Amino acid sequence: MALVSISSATARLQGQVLQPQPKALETPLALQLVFARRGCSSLQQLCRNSNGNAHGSFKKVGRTNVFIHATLAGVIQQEENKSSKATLPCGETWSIHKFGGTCVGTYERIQNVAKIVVDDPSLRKVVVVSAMSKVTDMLYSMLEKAQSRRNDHVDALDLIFQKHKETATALLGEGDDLSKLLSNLEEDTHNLRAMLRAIYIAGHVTESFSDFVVGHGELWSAQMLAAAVRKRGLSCVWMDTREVLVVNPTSLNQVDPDFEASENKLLKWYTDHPADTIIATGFIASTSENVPTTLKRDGSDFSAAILGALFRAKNVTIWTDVDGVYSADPRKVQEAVVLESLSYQEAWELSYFGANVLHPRTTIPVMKYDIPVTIRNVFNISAPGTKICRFPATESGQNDSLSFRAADLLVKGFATIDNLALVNVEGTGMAGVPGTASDIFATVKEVGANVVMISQVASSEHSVCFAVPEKEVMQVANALEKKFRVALEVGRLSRIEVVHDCCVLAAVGQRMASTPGVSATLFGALAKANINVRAIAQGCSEYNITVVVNQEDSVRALNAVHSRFYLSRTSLAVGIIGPGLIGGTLLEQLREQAATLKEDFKIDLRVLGIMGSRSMILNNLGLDLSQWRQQLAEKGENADLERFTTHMHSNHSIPNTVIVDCTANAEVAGKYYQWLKRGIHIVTPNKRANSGPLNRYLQLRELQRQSYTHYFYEATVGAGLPIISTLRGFLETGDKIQRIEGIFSGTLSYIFNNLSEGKTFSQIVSEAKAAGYTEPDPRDDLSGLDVARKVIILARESGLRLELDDIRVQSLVPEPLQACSSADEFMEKLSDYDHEISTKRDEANLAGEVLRYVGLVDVLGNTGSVELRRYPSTHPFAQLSGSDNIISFTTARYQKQPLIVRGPGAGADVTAGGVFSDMLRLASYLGAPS
Ligand SMILES: NC(=O)C1=CN([C@@H]2O[C@H](COP(=O)(O)OP(=O)(O)OC[C@H]3O[C@@H](n4cnc5c(N)ncnc54)[C@H](O)[C@@H]3O)[C@@H](O)[C@H]2O)C=CC1
Ligand SMILES: N[C@@H](CC=O)C(=O)O
Ligand code: NA
Repeated sequence: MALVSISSATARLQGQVLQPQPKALETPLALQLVFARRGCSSLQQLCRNSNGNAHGSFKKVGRTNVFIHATLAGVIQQEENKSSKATLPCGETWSIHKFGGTCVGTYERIQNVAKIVVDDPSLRKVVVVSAMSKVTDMLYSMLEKAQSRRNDHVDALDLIFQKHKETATALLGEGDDLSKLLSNLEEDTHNLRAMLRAIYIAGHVTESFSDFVVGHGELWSAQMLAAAVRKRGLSCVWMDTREVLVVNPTSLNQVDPDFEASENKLLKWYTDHPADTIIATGFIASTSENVPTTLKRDGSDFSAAILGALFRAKNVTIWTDVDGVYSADPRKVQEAVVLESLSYQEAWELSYFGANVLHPRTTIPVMKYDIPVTIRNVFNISAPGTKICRFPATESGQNDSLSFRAADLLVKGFATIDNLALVNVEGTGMAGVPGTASDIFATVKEVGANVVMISQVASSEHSVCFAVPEKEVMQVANALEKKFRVALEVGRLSRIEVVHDCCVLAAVGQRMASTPGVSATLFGALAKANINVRAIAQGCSEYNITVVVNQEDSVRALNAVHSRFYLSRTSLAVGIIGPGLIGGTLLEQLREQAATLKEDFKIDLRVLGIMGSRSMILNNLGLDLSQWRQQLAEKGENADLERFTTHMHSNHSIPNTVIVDCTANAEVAGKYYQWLKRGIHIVTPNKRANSGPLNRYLQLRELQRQSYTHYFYEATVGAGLPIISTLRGFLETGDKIQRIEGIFSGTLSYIFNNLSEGKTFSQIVSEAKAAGYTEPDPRDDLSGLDVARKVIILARESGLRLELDDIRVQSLVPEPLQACSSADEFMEKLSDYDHEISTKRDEANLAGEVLRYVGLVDVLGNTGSVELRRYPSTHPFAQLSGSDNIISFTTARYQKQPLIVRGPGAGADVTAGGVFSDMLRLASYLGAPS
């Protein structure tokens, strides 16, 4: 089977297939010049167009070269004879500049342009200029008024006249140039007035009249710029390009340049106006019958490209108001960068997908001579701009015009086309039935809809899927239903489905589609951002990969792929709930580490929201982490969990979102399921979700395992100590857990480590609270509830199906204090019961033992418990200090000697550090370098 590929961008140009361009290194220079002069793009075409002696066949490859050279020698000779008569200085001495309307919008801007022209050190230059900004629109609107027989067309003309008169006067002050210019302006205006009067009377304007009138904007701006350049001391002439450029209309409201006729006219014009600096009008030209016309949309760029080809220029610079072509729309992707270079084909593709690059037809004339086009910013001339030229042609690593760095980048840019709908035509009857696809697209053409992309399941031919603008889709669907009514009735087609609210995302880059790994990375970046891909199309051209995603994901998808390819950076939008001790410390750690993470580890963490129990602050770009406390206090809005979630979810510029729950709150934990479902990742030290009702825990874990969304909670047990990850490691590697035993409470560890003769129980509880070890309500620690939660979390991780109530817990809260209404009241009254604990301690001491509050998960016995126990003073549990936790894992592999993890198990720094490290683990799962 043969693969037939028509370069989509080329085909789009004129609805016809062009021959491939001769490659620079394959075709001798003399031959290229012949191609160019004869308007040919291939040897075959040249032979067909040339005189009799160039006819021949190219069948035998071995002899072909000799034959072609022999038969074409005559042609080349003719060309050389012809060019020896030419008076146009050639040989790559010309630079072409093109300045758009905004570049010459005021007299100051025209002065700026004149300076750029004078400063260009090129030996010879042609400067193509558009009308002053808004002038072309004003001229069209004036015509419309005249045609509609509105008297105010006269005022409109006066306004345009006045604008140019004032600009010229401000620009030139006085002198012959100004007098000449004003006299031309007056004469033109006088003539226009007469023409408008005729249009007014007729109530109609023909296309050639209209083209003649609207071209005046360029005539005047070119004359003004020429005068401004002369005023700066550089001699120059201005060119009315209607005298030079000859174009023929095509069927698609476009025009094709007639290079041969234009070249002849140019040679004549240049004989009459020999000059090294020429200021030429953009946009306008003449037909072969000498009737004024325009080059239609993007006309001035096209003028510059055609003149570039006619002058065989060494370069063309398109001056505009942006620094160059961006890797993505900078309004949507904050980190979009200006591209150093693009191949002509890449520029075509990007412009098709809506990027503001050169229109494809503009590049055709310059491509023929390999003339590079640079897009530069007239308001920032220090920016080098983007160079559009031929892609490196050799396999050997030599490249002809792009830098290595640029060539190395397989994916150059990303763009989207928004507000599309997908049409999916499905049915087993489509398999092997020739013509179904052509019937479908003939029907689409009949309703005049614009097919943006097509994707066919080629192996089975069971479906054809294509995207059209949302506003055209119902018409398309109705027409298809009608056309395929019978096929649908008899079941040859099963359905015609419309998927609304889609957009197309294209990744553009030469050869990227044929490079292993590029598509995988693209789809991986989308999957990790939880973006569903609805359809895929990859052109044979290998210049782009196109995917269809939901419209609501458009900007997020753009950012996801852009950051993955362009910056190889993982960006995470972070929302923090509960900026108390742990949350606040985490924010501090994030602030200190953000720059290093970004620079050295390619991880960009942006805090877009902070919510406390009363107020919250939200931001789309990233909060200033040195100011958050003040902002929360002074500018915070009322806390609202729903709004907070929506804000985090609807952030479009950062592809991945994580909510970090630093509360001890059950209501917040109750939202995790919803968040995971919406693709929001979760990191938390809050034990509530995993120690709550068993079925909810199981649902949560199930959902998380099925999706690409992550849920990390290392800090729920042993704070920053690697407890959950150690346990996971056993399970994943096939070890069998038998028993987990240890001191899981930093608070209670601290209390019993410090319960010496000199200090009372209640004093030490207060110290633990002040040190940040306790739960927000210390009764949760003393009652054993906090340890019970950790026990249940570990039990469930180990596979036990237990509820919190199944854990036997020995509480240390004195019976009478269990009814206290607040934590403060509890702390106040606790000292009354100090003697109960000191008695127990003394009894243990007498026996050479210590008190330790321990938790136990007995996996084999399917139970869990929390109790106060006595251990010999030589036991490892007796050797702890501070808030140390110690956890011993007995497993099939660690049976004789359990694996022990020990270290501080509570406190702000270590806990926040544990949460932070979960966030980085998440970033790593999302693709950050490990
Ligand atoms: N302190 C420690 O050493 C460790 C704490 N943890 C856990 O970390 C979490 C936080 O503990 P701390 O920072 O010590 O407590 P904290 O009381 O200092 O901070 C909790 C914060 O959450 C806020 N909050 C409560 N309900 C909220 C709601 N519905 N919406 C928004 N904000 C709400 C509170 O206003 C407070 O600012 C708890 O779940 C705790 O179990 C885990 C391991 C160690
Ligand atoms: N209050 C807890 C904090 C960690 O989970 C403790 O004391 O261990
Ligand atoms: Na931990």
